[in-house]
Amino acid sequence: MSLKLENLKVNMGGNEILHDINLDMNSGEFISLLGPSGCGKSTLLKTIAGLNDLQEGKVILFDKEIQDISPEKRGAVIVFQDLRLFPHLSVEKNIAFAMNLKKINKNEQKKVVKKLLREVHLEGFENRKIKELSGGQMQRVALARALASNPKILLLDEPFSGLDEKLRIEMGQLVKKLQRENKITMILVTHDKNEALQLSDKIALIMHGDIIQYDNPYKIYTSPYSKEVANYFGKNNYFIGKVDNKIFKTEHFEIKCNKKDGNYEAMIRPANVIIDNNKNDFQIKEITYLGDFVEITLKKDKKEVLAKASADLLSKDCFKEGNKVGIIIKEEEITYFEV
Ligand SMILES: Nc1ncnc2c1ncn2[C@@H]1O[C@H](COP(=O)(O)OP(=O)(O)OP(=O)(O)O)[C@@H](O)[C@H]1O
Repeated sequence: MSLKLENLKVNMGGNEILHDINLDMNSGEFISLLGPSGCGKSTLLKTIAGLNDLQEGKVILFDKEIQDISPEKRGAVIVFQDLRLFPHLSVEKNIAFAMNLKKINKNEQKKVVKKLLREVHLEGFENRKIKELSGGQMQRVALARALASNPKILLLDEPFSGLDEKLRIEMGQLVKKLQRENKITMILVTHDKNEALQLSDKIALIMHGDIIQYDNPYKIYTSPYSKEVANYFGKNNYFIGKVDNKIFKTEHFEIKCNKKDGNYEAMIRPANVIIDNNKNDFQIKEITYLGDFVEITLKKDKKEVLAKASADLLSKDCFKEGNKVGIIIKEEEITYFEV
């Protein structure tokens, strides 16, 4: 275990911001703290780094309790959104800053800077001033500087959020590559669900100061514990109904199901609603073009169902607003919540 958080409670400005946080992380894992604005992601990251006081609980890093240790002695390095580089210093001096403080010999420093610049694809940038760099290049320098201090855990507080989408994806991939190759234990704060799904070994979804689910990306997406978790990852369809002798019955369909008898709400993601041209019980109310995909709002009586399909469907003549189609839902694609 590399990081263990036990019953963390954190107050800020007189309010309890984190309520009872527990989290276990293995060495070399990449975890994302995901959640809406204000849920407490940055507060949790800063608490791990020692930049916030905690009211209760323990922060254990590689079997050592660190909650009472000063930030610079914890072995945790944090990269903030605003990067906090030294603008008047060269790239080399920025990256070597921590090594300089530790009085590491200059030749060794140069070697490490060169290696890190190669890793972040900024070879030859040693003598550039920070203010002569683009936003993406500054991010790379900030990353190299953080890695230069050889942290036990690297904490990233939305460092890519100021970048355009293409650069953001590139930076995410670079970080993931460095993390894997060097087996760095890393926590990323993000409110971008796609970034979290693509990069993480595990995602801790935080809402209102609690971790409401902690799982690998596939599990958190396909087996959400609650509607709150399911809805965080996108729009969904819900059907209230009853399971009776292994059949789930709603006003709109019946389907085999292995739940015990009782009342449930079935959740079906739009991508799992398949359009069936051989049926005609739903009317196509609206088609929204999204590039590779289309979102289709279907209507039957008062019930609306959202489907997401490949934009290829648009080439079919029958696929027009006002026309009638059916839907196919697969048993294994349904998530049931007890009601
Ligand atoms: N220094 C502070 N004093 C008082 N309240 C604070 C302080 N820092 C943060 N908070 C409050 O704590 C809550 C959580 O803030 P935090 O920055 O951790 O959220 P976040 O999930 O990282 O949000 P965002 O995605 O917008 O950065 C917010 O309600 C915020 O107003």
